[in-house]
Amino acid sequence: MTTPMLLEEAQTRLLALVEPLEVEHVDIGGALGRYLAEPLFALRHQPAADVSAMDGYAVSAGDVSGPWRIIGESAAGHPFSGSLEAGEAVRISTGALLPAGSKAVIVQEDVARDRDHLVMTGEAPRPENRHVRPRGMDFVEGASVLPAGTLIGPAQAALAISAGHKYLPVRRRPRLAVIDSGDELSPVSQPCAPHQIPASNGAMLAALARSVPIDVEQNGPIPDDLDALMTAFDAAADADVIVTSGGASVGDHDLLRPALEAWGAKIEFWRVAIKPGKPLLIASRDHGSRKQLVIGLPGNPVSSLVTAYLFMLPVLRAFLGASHPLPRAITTRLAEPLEPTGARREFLRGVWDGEAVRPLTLQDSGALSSLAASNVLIDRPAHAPALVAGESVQVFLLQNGGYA
Ligand SMILES: Nc1nc2c(c(=O)[nH]1)N[C@H]1C(S)=C(S)[C@@H](COP(=O)(O)OP(=O)(O)OC[C@H]3O[C@@H](n4cnc5c(N)ncnc54)[C@H](O)[C@@H]3O)O[C@H]1N2
Ligand code: MOO
Repeated sequence: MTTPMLLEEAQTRLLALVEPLEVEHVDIGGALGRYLAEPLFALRHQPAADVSAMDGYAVSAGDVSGPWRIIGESAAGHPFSGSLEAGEAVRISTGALLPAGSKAVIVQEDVARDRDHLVMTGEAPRPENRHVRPRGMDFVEGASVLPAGTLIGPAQAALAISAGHKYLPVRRRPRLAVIDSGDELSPVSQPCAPHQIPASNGAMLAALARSVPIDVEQNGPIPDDLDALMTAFDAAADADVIVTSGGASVGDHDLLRPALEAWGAKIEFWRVAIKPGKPLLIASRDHGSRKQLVIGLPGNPVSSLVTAYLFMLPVLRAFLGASHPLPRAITTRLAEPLEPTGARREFLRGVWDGEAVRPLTLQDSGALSSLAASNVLIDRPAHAPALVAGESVQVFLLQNGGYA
């Protein structure tokens, strides 16, 4: 039997098998959660002209101490059409165009107005307090505003709209098939006998996958039977990624590997030196001009979730063209001590309160209660010494698919 692979090597080898999916142009709302397939260039200046950053009075360039005569108004969306001479001011609102001849705005708190007469009551504005947003302050036409591979979230969507875009180039949504298998599994809709357990992994994995924009089909539970598994693979033949749960280990009824081989898939690698999650299996199959990937997750529920987090989500992000598909850890400190680790890198369930992380007591890879109570995975290297409270550890945030 081969030695389990290090996590980094397994992730690198898996991601090297991914070819980003075809590019499509979709409206900006439909691009949310996907990644830009090409760099985005501004189609306009922002702001398109000098505008006021405050409510107050626009005054002429060389005359920032007053007094002034108010000759009109520039409101947001309704610019003043004339130009300013020395001694003249225009009432101006935040976001309104600066009139011709003006280079500064006096905030209204610093002046006193009597009909069309205006006098300074505060300090004359220093140059840095002119309260003007110059043309092109945010970006200029033709500038690259977002690089390829950027995740489109609320701010990126707003920037794209501001830059004059209606559609964005993104990769099509990956098609994911989730298959869980095992004779002991009872379907969610049916009563569960004592020799059975409810098939919870399929729903859990589909839910985790939905933190990325994908189309997901769930099939199972499938019995421990070669033909039944191959029929399930056939039903998923058009998926970009097939994720299975269970049957990945060494037991007599662990049929994933033979079923994949019989189906014509190539086993890329098997077993990774992580706890939980050791029996992870990766396979590929040529499907037309594309490579279809199979990620065989271990059946233990926590092992399934941890390996889906470390392998399935990065693969989905890579299919979508993410520049950084792997999850990123943050550093925090321990609220309680930790035991030394063994030969496998460990991912412990913990609760992080923003200041410190508390490892949960029950760390069995079948324990959904502590998985559901956790919000982070504490990353412990292999052969690491015991740690005392207060020492630094790396944690991966679990909510919303984590931070990638
Ligand atoms: N002799 C050895 N035995 C085991 C090894 C090993 O190296 N040598 N590895 C262990 C490790 S580590 C894991 S993890 C498990 C994973 O094995 P499988 O992927 O073959 O998973 P199953 O045996 O099918 O199931 C394990 C466990 O999880 C429950 N399960 C499975 N599917 C679901 C589901 N859809 N929903 C909820 N729960 C599920 C299943 O009932 C079992 O209790 O192997 C160890 N054994
Ligand atoms: O390493 Mo297995 O994945 O115990 O749970």
